Amino acid sequence: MMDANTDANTITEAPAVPMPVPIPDLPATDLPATDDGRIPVTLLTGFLGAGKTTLLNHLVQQQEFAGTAVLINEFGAIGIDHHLVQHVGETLVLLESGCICCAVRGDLVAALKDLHEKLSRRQISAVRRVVIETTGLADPVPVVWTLMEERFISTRFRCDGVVSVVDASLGAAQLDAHQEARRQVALADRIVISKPDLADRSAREALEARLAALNPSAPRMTVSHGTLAPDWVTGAGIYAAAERTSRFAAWLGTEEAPAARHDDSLATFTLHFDRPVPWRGFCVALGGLLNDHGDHILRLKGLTNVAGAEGPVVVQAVGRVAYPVVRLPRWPGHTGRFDRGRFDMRGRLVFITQHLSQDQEADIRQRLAFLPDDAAALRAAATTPLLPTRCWLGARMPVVGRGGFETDGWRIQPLRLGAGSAIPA
Ligand SMILES: Nc1nc2c(ncn2[C@@H]2O[C@H](COP(=O)(O)OP(=O)(O)OP(=O)(O)O)[C@@H](O)[C@H]2O)c(=O)[nH]1
Repeated sequence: MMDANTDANTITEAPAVPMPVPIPDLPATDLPATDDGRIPVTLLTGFLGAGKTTLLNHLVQQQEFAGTAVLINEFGAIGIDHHLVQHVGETLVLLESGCICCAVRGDLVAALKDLHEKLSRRQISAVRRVVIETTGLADPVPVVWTLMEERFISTRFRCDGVVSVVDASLGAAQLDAHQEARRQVALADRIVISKPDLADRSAREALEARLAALNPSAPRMTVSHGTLAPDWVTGAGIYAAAERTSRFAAWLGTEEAPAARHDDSLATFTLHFDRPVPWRGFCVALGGLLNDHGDHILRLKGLTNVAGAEGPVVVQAVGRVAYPVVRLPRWPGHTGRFDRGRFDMRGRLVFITQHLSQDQEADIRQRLAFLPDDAAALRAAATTPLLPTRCWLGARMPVVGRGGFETDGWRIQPLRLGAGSAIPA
């Protein structure tokens, strides 16, 4: 049985100070980023789970994105996405705990000022571009407004465009249900349609029509697993200085910086697991939860400490859809054999929910606090054919046996053959 220490968090909580990730000691240079000297900023937006981090991960590994500073904002209490970005240019700042369009907007300004200061002092090498990945619930309007209207920022950075990622299979329903999703599309300069493999042709065509109606001027590109040509997202540049305010004032219907408001029904909470979990029990419990409460779970993501595994296992789900797990070679902060224990190896699961009742949340906490062992989980899985996490069960993962020993993928159990012998349960 496992204990899940819980730590509730809602969107009304005060934002945390941004956590700068250590910046490598690289030589400073004087290369100008753009013609007018201002550094272009790409705003990467899109609804929860649309595929923003996947796209970012691909882009920052391209030569064209060398010298890119990445700012990631997450809505849950614990940032996960920044652990998934394999190779960022030189600087990565996590704007944690809150949504960039409301609570964290001041932190965004502070982070960009900090970046500029480090550049001026030549503490970091030239930054040619900034990419801001917003939370899936962010309204991009106030963020773009901040980039364009905050005096210090707008004289040093320029908004190079809003790229909005839309999920080919879930996008239409998200556009129907969430104002934020519609605003992300409506404001986009480029629309990336992700996960074409998960939608059939008619669904893709219906989504295209919907996107065209919401934003007829933005070019659209369908992309598998984020493999987009970098030049397609750069230089969207519709926000030329001359037209910026009038364009926005018209769109917003006001000259004032807009206050972003989320639906009160949205909430987030995080569960911590103090001890490693039995993988199969964890899969079956989470699959059951997605089955029962998936309508209210907008997004689920986490790092899991699996019994017997060296590094963490990344789990993700959007609604009832569980995505294939990813095994990371080591825990964030773990740099070598000898620092074991000096970094946080607790499992953490972040839920972003809508209209989830207190009883339902309590049910989630309860079921994750008491996980079945591997053997019991496999028996349960056999009687639940539509388990959303079934694909997780196929992942090569250590098996924790009773009286046997652990191995990757196989359970080796000592068997005594002969009269009276029994196969252990
Ligand atoms: N099948 C399929 N899965 C994809 C594709 N692109 C991304 N995914 C998966 O979709 C899941 C969510 O992708 P992310 O990149 O984390 O989405 P996100 O928009 O950054 O998510 P949030 O930060 O939570 O809003 C991950 O498991 C990806 O591997 C694709 O083209 N096809």
